[in-house]
Amino acid sequence: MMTVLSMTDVHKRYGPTAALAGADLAVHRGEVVALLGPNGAGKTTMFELLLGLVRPTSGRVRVLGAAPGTSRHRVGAMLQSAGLPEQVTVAELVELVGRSYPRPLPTPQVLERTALTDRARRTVTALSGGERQRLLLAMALVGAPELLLLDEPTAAMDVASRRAFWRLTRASVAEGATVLFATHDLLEAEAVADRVVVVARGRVIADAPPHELAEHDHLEEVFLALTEESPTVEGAWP
Ligand SMILES: Nc1ncnc2c1ncn2[C@@H]1O[C@H](COP(=O)(O)OP(=O)(O)OP(=O)(O)O)[C@@H](O)[C@H]1O
Repeated sequence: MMTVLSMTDVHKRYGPTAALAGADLAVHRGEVVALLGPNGAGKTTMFELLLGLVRPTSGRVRVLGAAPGTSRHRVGAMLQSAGLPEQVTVAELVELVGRSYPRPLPTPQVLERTALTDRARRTVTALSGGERQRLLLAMALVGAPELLLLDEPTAAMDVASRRAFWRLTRASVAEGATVLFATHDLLEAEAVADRVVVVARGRVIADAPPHELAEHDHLEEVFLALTEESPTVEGAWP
């Protein structure tokens, strides 16, 4: 089993705030892993560390066998904070991002896959929230990456777009990609993830296939019980 990314006892402090406080995580090739956790749990910080945008205060982070940020052409990402140039068209932007990868997919193919073909000549300002998310996905996919890091990728999407999104992401997985994504939607995590990782207070407090986590209860009950201010649940899961 090839480890695509790993975090070992990772701490990240911002002054008095511990965004991560001893996070451990390993994701293997071909897995689709959901990161769940309450607001402020540390999920976005994990993505920023994995992309090499911030450095850990302590601990070890590896991505595709190297330090984060060094294999950028093999990683595709969707970040919540992603700013987009407003006066550029959808097609231009996807083309531009593709050029920074060694073997990009043809832009028309990516637009087709993300249902953006008829929006190709629109500028970013003229897109709806869901279309903007699809554009971010197109930008994440155009480089045919081995690893997709997706921070709340379906947040602004309607039901049909969500389904299309996951069909597409699954197709990338079938071609060998690995996916780590954050979501607040427990049903989504249950439906699409091979493994659910629950983060709270900067640590991973549960890590199991969704059916194991929710064996006896509804996943929402398990999630609330785990993420409550109780340290005793630690170690309760493999
Ligand atoms: N640049 C920063 N400066 C100071 N504090 C930060 C910074 N980035 C994150 N934090 C803090 O670190 C903690 C973890 O934040 P993070 O954004 O990783 O959480 P999250 O799990 O992604 O939350 P959400 O579900 O709300 O997106 C929070 O308390 C946050 O306020």
